[in-house]
Amino acid sequence: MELGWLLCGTAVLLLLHVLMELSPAVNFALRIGFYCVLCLVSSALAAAACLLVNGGRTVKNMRIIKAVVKTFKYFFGLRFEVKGLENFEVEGPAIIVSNHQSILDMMGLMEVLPDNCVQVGKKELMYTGTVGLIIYLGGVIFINRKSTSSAKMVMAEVAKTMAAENLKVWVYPEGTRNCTGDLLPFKKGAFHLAVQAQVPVIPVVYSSFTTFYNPKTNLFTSGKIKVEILPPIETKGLTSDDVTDLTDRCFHTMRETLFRLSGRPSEAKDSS
Ligand SMILES: CCCCCCCCCCCCCCCCC(=O)SCCNC(=O)CCNC(=O)[C@H](O)C(C)(C)COP(=O)(O)OP(=O)(O)OC[C@H]1O[C@@H](n2cnc3c(N)ncnc32)[C@H](O)[C@@H]1OP(=O)(O)O
Ligand SMILES: CCCCCCCC/C=C\CCCCCCCC(=O)OC[C@@H](O)COP(=O)(O)O
Repeated sequence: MELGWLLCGTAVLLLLHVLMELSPAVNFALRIGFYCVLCLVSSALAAAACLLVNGGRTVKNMRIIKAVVKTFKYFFGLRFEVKGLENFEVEGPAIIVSNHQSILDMMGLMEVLPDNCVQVGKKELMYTGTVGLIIYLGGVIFINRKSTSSAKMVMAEVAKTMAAENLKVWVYPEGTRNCTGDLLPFKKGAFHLAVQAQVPVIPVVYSSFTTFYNPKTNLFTSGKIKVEILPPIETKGLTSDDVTDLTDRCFHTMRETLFRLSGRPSEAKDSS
């Protein structure tokens, strides 16, 4: 009986292996499927640990989530080369902005996440089962992207509590995933938040995933991701009138860095 199960299991694994070798679509679906299952299962286990250790929703849970997610890269043959971690060592709160390419970004996020840092996420993430639960427990700030006024209200509230709770807030200013090797125009919420709270903006740039990950061509192999944490941009004394300039400055700095890290010739001056 046990031998039967063993043979059956081996046959299924062999079949999957052959299918993955033959078809990029099967390879992609299985690897992404495995990533989702890994996230769902790890989230359930991590949620139990968070509740036992910290009792509920708190940024302290991010330490547990980070420890778990940092192991994921080994399953997918991903390597991170990180530079500039010292730039996170600012006194007090800050806004961290980074490029957002894929659901795989959570691995890169957790690779460098500083203490006391929460992310801004779309409210739909709350409804992703155990992943939603762990994101809630980690203290993620949920916004409704379909309602600018309610998103602005949430951001204004965050600006007030950041100093009191010594929080860093991680925002993806593109507002959505974009895996083209370039940046989408930045939304201004993160920069309004930085100016309202008078805290620095720290840009973080991840090199393009396009050499090892492309959902359009079903590409998902192992690969190296370069991460650079850039020097903080000060906002002391800036007012809401300066937000557009601040957004543009940050966008151009990050775009040039993205191209440099991805080995792509800089076009930042020609098209914006
Ligand atoms: C253990 C295992 C675990 C496994 C799982 C791992 C889990 C790990 C946990 C980590 C979770 C991470 C979660 C990541 C989530 C990622 C996302 O969800 S990304 C998508 C959501 N995020 C964002 O959208 C953020 C970026 N967007 C913005 O900042 C936007 O500006 C906005 C606040 C959402 C508003 O957007 P929109 O309505 O499109 O408006 P804009 O074009 O930006 O602005 C319109 C107008 O309003 C002005 N304005 C904007 N914000 C403000 C403000 N705060 N105060 C005042 N005015 C504001 C802006 O200037 C524009 O006016 P203008 O005249 O054109 O200038
Ligand atoms: C009972 C419900 C079950 C639902 C099952 C859902 C399965 C989801 C499982 C695993 C997914 C792991 C995701 C990790 C967190 C990813 C956060 C993220 O990257 O969100 C995307 C968001 O930034 C931008 O969204 P869009 O590009 O605008 O779209």
